[in-house]
Amino acid sequence: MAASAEAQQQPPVVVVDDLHVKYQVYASGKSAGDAGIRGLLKRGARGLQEVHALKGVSFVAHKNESIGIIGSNGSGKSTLLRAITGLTPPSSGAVYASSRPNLLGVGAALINDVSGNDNITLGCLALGYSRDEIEELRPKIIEFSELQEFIDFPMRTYSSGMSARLKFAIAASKQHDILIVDEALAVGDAKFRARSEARIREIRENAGTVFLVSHSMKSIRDTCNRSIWIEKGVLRLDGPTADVVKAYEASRK
Ligand SMILES: Nc1ncnc2c1ncn2[C@@H]1O[C@H](COP(=O)(O)OP(=O)(O)OP(=O)(O)O)[C@@H](O)[C@H]1O
Repeated sequence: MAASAEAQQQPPVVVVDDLHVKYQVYASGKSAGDAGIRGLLKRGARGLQEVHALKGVSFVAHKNESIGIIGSNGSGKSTLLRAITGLTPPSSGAVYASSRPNLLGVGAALINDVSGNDNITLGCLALGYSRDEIEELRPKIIEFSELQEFIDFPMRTYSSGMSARLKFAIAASKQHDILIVDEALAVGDAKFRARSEARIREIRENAGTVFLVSHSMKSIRDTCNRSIWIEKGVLRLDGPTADVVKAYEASRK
């Protein structure tokens, strides 16, 4: 099923063309990246096995679309997102993007032992803001995170929901052309979730394209106008969210 005619009039921003991703895994279950495992097993490793995580996925994403990626555990959703951002190389096929897709998250740049406020500086520097831009954005980020009373405390004193809110507030301060969100909305309380969904809609309205992986069909329905259902590495259905979610839910009964 094709995406809506209205969306197709917009220019394409991401083209996924017959994408295959294969992982090499040891038969023992360890990833091939675990060097030395062979030496630890006296009778020797039982050789490499291949996990064919994506099997020829193709679609075109247009400007202004917000695309939900759904499917059961291990179906290949995160692999697809990582391939779009360039973190995971295709074993064949290709991903073309009109600008660099950003994975929502500044987690790697943040430090637990410094305050929320100093982490705003670190996260914003990682996103490429100048010092002046950071000072202009700081009050908005603090307000969005709702951490006013805690902003001078070290981040290690935050609950996981609080640090997730700070990370989301920093990352969402930027207008991304292509924004990729992996389950980010599953964190935080209902009120914060509603506000982060609203911010994603805003990013989309300002000409961004959003990909959202989530197991929450409510988040997908509230945020995405189009959805792609992946099952066992194969694209099962692509179309308006209402239709795709309905078919996915029916298959799980
Ligand atoms: N780094 C890796 N090394 C080996 N196999 C991997 C790796 N990452 C994912 N896989 C395998 O690829 C397949 C797809 O995994 P992926 O994480 O993309 O699924 P998912 O749909 O995001 O799952 P979930 O909903 O559980 O998060 C699974 O069989 C998984 O075991």
